[in-house]
Amino acid sequence: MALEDSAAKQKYPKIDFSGLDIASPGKPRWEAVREQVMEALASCGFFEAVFPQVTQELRESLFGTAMKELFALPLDTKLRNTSNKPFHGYLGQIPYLSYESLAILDASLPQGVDSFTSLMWPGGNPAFSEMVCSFSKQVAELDEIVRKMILETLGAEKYHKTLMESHRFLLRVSEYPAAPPKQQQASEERQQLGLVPHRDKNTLAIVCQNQVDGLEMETSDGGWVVVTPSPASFIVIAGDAFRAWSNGRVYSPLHRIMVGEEATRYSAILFSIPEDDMVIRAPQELADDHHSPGFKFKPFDYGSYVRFCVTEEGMNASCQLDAFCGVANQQQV
Ligand SMILES: O=C(O)CCC(=O)C(=O)O
Ligand SMILES: [Fe+2]
Repeated sequence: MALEDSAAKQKYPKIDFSGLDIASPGKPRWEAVREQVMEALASCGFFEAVFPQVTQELRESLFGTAMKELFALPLDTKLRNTSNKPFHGYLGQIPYLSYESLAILDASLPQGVDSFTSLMWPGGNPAFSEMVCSFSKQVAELDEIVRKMILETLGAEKYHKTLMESHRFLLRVSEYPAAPPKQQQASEERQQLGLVPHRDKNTLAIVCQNQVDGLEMETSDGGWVVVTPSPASFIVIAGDAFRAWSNGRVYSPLHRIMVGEEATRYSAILFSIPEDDMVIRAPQELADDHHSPGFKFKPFDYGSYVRFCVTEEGMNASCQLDAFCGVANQQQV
């Protein structure tokens, strides 16, 4: 099959979700896909999801019109996208990064998108709001399918609804301008860093791009693999909150963005983010019988973890989650 052939060449899992929705549990295909999802998130923490349920038309209007219009706004306007929480507002103007990004909280709810839109366009921009909201809602369905599949596999599906209720969706839209041409250099040197290597702190991230590659994932031997999603695909990445909640059954991979000199890259990433006061604690069902005390991480509230990540100690940690709450670590939380 074509999907399997290209997956073999890609060196990372590619999973076909076509035709599946959140009402599909129990169908034979749901179970087959669920097995692949668990295997992918356990082994490398990410996979390519073929999800044509989000139409090509919607993707084209997002990347072809809306994002260009948004990033063309004056810097002063974009800087209105602020928040008292880390990673919830404008990011950019960092000298060594070819990167600018805006955050839309509650992007799958009309009032969430509207409050962002009215900051950017005080006169209103209903076309932008409708498009972003409908895109986020459709991608949120993939997020829910993946989370439900993982919980089912872990025998922890009774927590699914409560977990969904204690998360919010944030859509981060990012522009990575093409690197200035440097013809004399080898191709790797013609790339510029778009985003430094990091692990996502939240539960899941679902990345959609404008067919300009640049997302790279760390491989088991410490190298990088460039992900090259098809036009109907998304990249699903697990974050630290999911790693901790699943008692390490799900892995949260290191990734970065490299920018080439051919074209500007745009991405839209839907993050599922625990509420700040949510206590991330793996359920008893996931205790590890073979090792005492059975849990790899001490329980913590999500907001404290994110605040730790932006301290000097957090920024210097090779693995922030282990440093903050790994049971082998003596730090008090
Ligand atoms: O732009 C992307 O493709 C992903 C960026 C990313 O990793 C992030 O914003 O956390
Ligand atoms: Fe990320």
